[in-house]
Amino acid sequence: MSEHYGKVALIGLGLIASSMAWAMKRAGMATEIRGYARSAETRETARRLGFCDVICDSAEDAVADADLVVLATPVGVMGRVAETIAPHLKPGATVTDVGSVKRTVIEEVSPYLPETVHFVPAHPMAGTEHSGPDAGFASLFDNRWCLIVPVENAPEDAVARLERYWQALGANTERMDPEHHDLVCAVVSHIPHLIAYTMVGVADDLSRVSDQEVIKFSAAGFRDFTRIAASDPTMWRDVFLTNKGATLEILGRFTEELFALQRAIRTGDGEQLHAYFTRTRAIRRGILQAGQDTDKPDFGRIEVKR
Ligand SMILES: NC(=O)c1ccc[n+]([C@@H]2O[C@H](COP(=O)([O-])OP(=O)(O)OC[C@H]3O[C@@H](n4cnc5c(N)ncnc54)[C@H](O)[C@@H]3O)[C@@H](O)[C@H]2O)c1
Ligand SMILES: O=C(O)C(=O)C[C@]1(C(=O)O)C=C[C@@H](O)C=C1
Repeated sequence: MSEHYGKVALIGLGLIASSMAWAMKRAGMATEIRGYARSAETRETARRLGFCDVICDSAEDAVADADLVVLATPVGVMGRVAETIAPHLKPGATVTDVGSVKRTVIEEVSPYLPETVHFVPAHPMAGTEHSGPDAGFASLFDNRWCLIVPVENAPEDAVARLERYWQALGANTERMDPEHHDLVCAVVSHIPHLIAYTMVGVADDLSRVSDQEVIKFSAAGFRDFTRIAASDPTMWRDVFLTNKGATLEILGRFTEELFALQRAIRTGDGEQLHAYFTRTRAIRRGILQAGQDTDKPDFGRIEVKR
């Protein structure tokens, strides 16, 4: 049916897994999609929605005979899931994950996997603030990046096959090493989420003394900026606990910049504020080209760019 994988097992049936299943169905890619989630309610919803051919009541049943096994749970439980499924994996199968953090997932999953399977971690840079099996849709990955993070000594054909698989789901792929992945994601995804969550907390705190005015009058800026603060708390708790090093590093840089701006406001340094906003607006608009600018953005200086 396809050059990709015959039988695919999805472990965890939320936004990402259900979107993968819908995208596979759209592309006619798998002979059979089997799914498992920990909660009976999620499994029931998935059965009703019909994005899997079979919903199993155990992870072991889901992975038996699968050519591709996708770990699509919160990152904090992926090691335990790997331990559970390991004895039931088909020799020659590829195991992948979609976790937002890579170094810790590799460290926690790899030790359990038998040498007869290939582990090829991946991370689609696509999502929404919604979660659960009914949040998925087939076009989620269209024209978005999927980062492929091969472990040491991963066979080239297994890695290339997973790349072709993600491309068939609609994504563009790029390979990255785990440390660089975790630093890039801390900058472009993890810390922005932390700041959005914090801003909502601050607004809520203020609203108690101003009769809900902050919420009531929040216009597009607040709404756009804090959309991602509606994201799943379990997922984001696990991201920060498993990407401690990179998120603390970027948070440190962020607070330094914030303190500099705070000082500029306090001292009335309009020139500094204007210069800062001019520079960052230019970056945001993509005017500064990598390699051509002499005044690189701060994340250039901390070597997020190779
Ligand atoms: N949401 C995003 O924007 C996004 C984007 C890219 C990658 N990711 C990553 O993808 C993964 C899944 O995220 P999501 O948004 O689909 O989450 P989700 O909350 O929508 O779904 C998670 C699923 O995992 C299941 N689950 C939890 N613990 C389990 C266990 N022990 N065994 C089996 N199933 C279990 C839940 O029942 C649920 O079905 C996470 O690792 C996340 O970091 C998320
Ligand atoms: O668009 C959103 O709602 C997302 O939060 C998606 C987003 C991101 O930060 O870009 C969130 C986490 C992922 O690991 C990848 C993508």
